[in-house]
Amino acid sequence: MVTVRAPATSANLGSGFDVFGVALSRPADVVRVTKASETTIEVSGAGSDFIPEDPDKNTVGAVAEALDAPAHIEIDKGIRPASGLGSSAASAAAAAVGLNELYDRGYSREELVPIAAEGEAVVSGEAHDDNVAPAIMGGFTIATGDGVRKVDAEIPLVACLPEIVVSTRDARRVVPDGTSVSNLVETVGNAATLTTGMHRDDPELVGAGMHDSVVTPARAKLIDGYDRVRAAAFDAGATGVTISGAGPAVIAACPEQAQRAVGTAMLDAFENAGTQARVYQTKIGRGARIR
Ligand SMILES: Nc1ncnc2c1ncn2[C@@H]1O[C@H](COP(=O)(O)OP(=O)(O)OP(=O)(O)O)[C@@H](O)[C@H]1O
Ligand SMILES: N[C@@H](CCO)C(=O)O
Repeated sequence: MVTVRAPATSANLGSGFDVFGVALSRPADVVRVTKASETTIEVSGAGSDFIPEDPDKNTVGAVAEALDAPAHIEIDKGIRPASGLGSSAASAAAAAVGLNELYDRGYSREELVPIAAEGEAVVSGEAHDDNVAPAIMGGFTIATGDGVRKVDAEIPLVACLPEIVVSTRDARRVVPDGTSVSNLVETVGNAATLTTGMHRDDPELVGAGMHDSVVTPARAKLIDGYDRVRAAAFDAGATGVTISGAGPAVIAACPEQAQRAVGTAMLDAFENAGTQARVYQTKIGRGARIR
């Protein structure tokens, strides 16, 4: 039996749609895998009533199949599904690391990323790596068709999760088909600024690089109160604010001393918009860990 803790993640970070991701120090899923003749799944914890135990519909089922590693897989959800905090990816990442160990498959962490992404294809229709890469490898990751580059950055973050459900599948439907060259120029500048900020552990640069005029405005319409929450976070000292993954969670970068104020401001702004929410004071953290 192998037990693995895999972290929540925040993908995109505004300017890095389908490419950038960070591991969060909290919350996390815990997954236990035990060898079996066929794969069975048991789910408990946050939002477990909304997560299928059928191996064809759960992200971990696709991972077990890809690794040819049948197992009884127990998932203790610390990350609510359809949150924008990489809930489905955390389970897939934990299963990939756990089954690789259980069956002694010998894959490196980087090689496990596309295997875990098979799980993401089950729920969102496409195998994007931007959540599973940081969930497996930790830190700030740049996932492209060529593989994953990683920076071990130390940036304080605040994630605010409202009690609304936005599925990744629905949020991908509102992504525009194209954009202007001026938006492209802005996006390249912001993505480069953010990456430099990660190398320098600089929340100002990271925050400035989170701005995005292409995907985020289209998705903001799916999150009641988003504009107010964003403005409130900036007023309280955030250096950058955007939608986390496909939403509805909103993620802010800030200096450590502003974290508490930013969290309170985001919570209050969601409440004023009539939506209950919870806040995670977090930071960029480690990838999946075998316990
Ligand atoms: N192990 C799992 N954990 C969580 N959700 C799962 C799992 N397996 C299947 N699902 C399904 O995946 C969907 C949630 O995935 P989705 O990608 O929409 O949310 P998310 O992972 O929180 O968000 P994001 O990828 O934007 O960070 C739900 O329909 C849920 O039932
Ligand atoms: N890059 C993905 C992350 C969510 O799974 C998206 O924004 O659709």
